[in-house]
Amino acid sequence: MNKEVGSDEFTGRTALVTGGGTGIGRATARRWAAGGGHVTVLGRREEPLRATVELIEAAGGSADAVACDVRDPAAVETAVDRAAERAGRLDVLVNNAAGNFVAAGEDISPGGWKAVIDIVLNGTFHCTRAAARHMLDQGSGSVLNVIASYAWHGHPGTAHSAAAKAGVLAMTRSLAVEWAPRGVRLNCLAPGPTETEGASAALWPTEAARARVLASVPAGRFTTPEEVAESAAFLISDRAAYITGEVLTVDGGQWLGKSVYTDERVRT
Ligand SMILES: CCCCCCC/C=C/C(=O)SCCNC(=O)CCNC(=O)[C@H](O)C(C)(C)COP(=O)(O)OP(=O)(O)OC[C@H]1O[C@@H](n2cnc3c(N)ncnc32)[C@H](O)[C@@H]1OP(=O)(O)O
Ligand SMILES: NC(=O)C1=CN([C@@H]2O[C@H](COP(=O)(O)OP(=O)(O)OC[C@H]3O[C@@H](n4cnc5c(N)ncnc54)[C@H](OP(=O)(O)O)[C@@H]3O)[C@@H](O)[C@H]2O)C=CC1
Repeated sequence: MNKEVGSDEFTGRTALVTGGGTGIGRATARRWAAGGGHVTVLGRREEPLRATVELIEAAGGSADAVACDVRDPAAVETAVDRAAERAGRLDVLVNNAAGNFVAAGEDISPGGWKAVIDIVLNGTFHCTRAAARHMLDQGSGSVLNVIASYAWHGHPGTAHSAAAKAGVLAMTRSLAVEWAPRGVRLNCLAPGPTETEGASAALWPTEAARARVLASVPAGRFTTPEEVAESAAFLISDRAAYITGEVLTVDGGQWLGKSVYTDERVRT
């Protein structure tokens, strides 16, 4: 077992990570498994899911995979029930699956709008509803929804994704209050620009685009899936037991914006 980041804090517990075959989802699944927990990774393509499972097992962890499209509520219910039944319980759900592309508002087709809203907002609801039925029965559970800061400040070029993430944030806060008396917490994590294949292809496909994104981050660097996963691990752990309905932003100060002044002591 890889003990360098792990402890045994997730031993005996089970998590489901959507979009667990790539990027932030894969790193979060690996972090959970390094803490001793069992993880099921879910996504549409079997090959990347299998690769995540192999990485976890090679490090001595425990994982399995289920192929499923989060837009299909019946398939989601079957997949979530399978994950819960295999482990006898479901402690954590990480809603990380997403779809995105850059387009001017007037160029987003109805089908493009629907695809992103269906994956991000409706898919998150389907997974949350299916998982919560197990968690509410158990009287405990933690749901982490991966959003983006444009859920509250908006973002030209990704109106569909911003609208969907805003919906996820409102849903998180609503259900956090509804389910707090029954032991189920829900929080959001808002990463900043993170080097993943999916985001690079969808959002900064050229060197020039990448440089513009980088220039918007006061910390002066992209983050990594592993760094984001460390914050995810905190929010889903018992160390965050009194935190619900919150958003943790992990973006190197990006959404706060950069200084407009030229004095070198305050210039960013
Ligand atoms: C700049 C700094 C910002 C930092 C914050 C960033 C915050 C968020 C980041 C992310 O979310 S990164 C995650 C990125 N990962 C992915 O997007 C991976 C998964 N992506 C997909 O599955 C696809 O891209 C998808 C389009 C979202 C969905 O795939 P699906 O197979 O269901 O769709 P299609 O059948 O291919 O198309 C449906 C619909 O969408 C239209 N469309 C697809 N791509 C584009 C595009 N590039 N531009 C315009 N329109 C597009 C497509 O034409 C279809 O519409 P209709 O033709 O049917 O109307
Ligand atoms: N990278 C970044 O800069 C940022 C990312 N985020 C958020 O972080 C999360 C992870 O992003 P990132 O790792 O970069 O992106 P990836 O593209 O690597 O991950 C997206 C994952 O979602 C899965 N997925 C997409 N559509 C579906 C679907 N319909 N059903 C099931 N699974 C699906 C994909 O697998 P498959 O295609 O096999 O289904 C893939 O594993 C997302 O929620 C994203 O919005 C937020 C801010 C910044």
